[in-house]
Amino acid sequence: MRPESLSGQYTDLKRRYGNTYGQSWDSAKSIEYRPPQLGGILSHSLRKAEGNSMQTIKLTDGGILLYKEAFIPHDMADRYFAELRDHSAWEQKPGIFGYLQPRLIAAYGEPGLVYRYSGRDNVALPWTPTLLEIKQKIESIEGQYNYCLLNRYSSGQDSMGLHADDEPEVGHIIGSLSLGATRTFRIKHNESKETMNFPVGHGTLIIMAGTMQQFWKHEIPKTKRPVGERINLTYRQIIRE
Ligand SMILES: O=C(O)CCC(=O)C(=O)O
Ligand SMILES: [Fe+2]
Repeated sequence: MRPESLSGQYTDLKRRYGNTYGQSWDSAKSIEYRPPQLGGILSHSLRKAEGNSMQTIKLTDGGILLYKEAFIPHDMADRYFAELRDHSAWEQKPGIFGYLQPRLIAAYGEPGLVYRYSGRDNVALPWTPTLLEIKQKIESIEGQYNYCLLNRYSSGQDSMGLHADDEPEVGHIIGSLSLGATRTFRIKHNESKETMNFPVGHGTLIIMAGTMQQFWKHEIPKTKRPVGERINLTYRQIIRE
């Protein structure tokens, strides 16, 4: 539920930008909306996403965020969650300053693909049938992917710090599916610090597109709420060197 204090602002946003904003998110600051420079690919994405009843959030400076709270039906999400939890090659890896990352990861994709982030190489293991099935479902909405990074957050103390997936070898469309406990996906504009929170629950799909990685960062903050385990899959297109 949106906090009451935001409802005036929300009404104002709706009046200004119409119904592209759903009620599943809230905005901590007012939004300075400037029309993005929509190229062919983007306007195509938006039409396709709207046809699939994804919420389309047009962000400042040309970022696009597509959102659907229950993209994967509950029973299917249960199956995916159990399968990925029990059969993925989970590892805890060091981050930039040598500390272990506060979550587990696994990486799958086309043979030989390597995605380097935070100074570490993440070599893809071969696709599994489940990961390919999910990939197809996301590609039917938007994007083409050859790599999937899985993150597993075992409690509210596991998290992912504010970052952008802006490495030169990664495509600008990233499909992100959440399974398990509901957490907050928070985005923040690099300059204005404008912030939005999206609840990401069992079966929620977010697609980040447009210039989002250039002008915005995102994070999964820690929470003191007692939350269960969550698995997130980010599908990406890695350009081979
Ligand atoms: O867990 C999430 O929803 C975010 C994952 C993420 O941002 C990433 O893997 O780059
Ligand atoms: Fe990310």
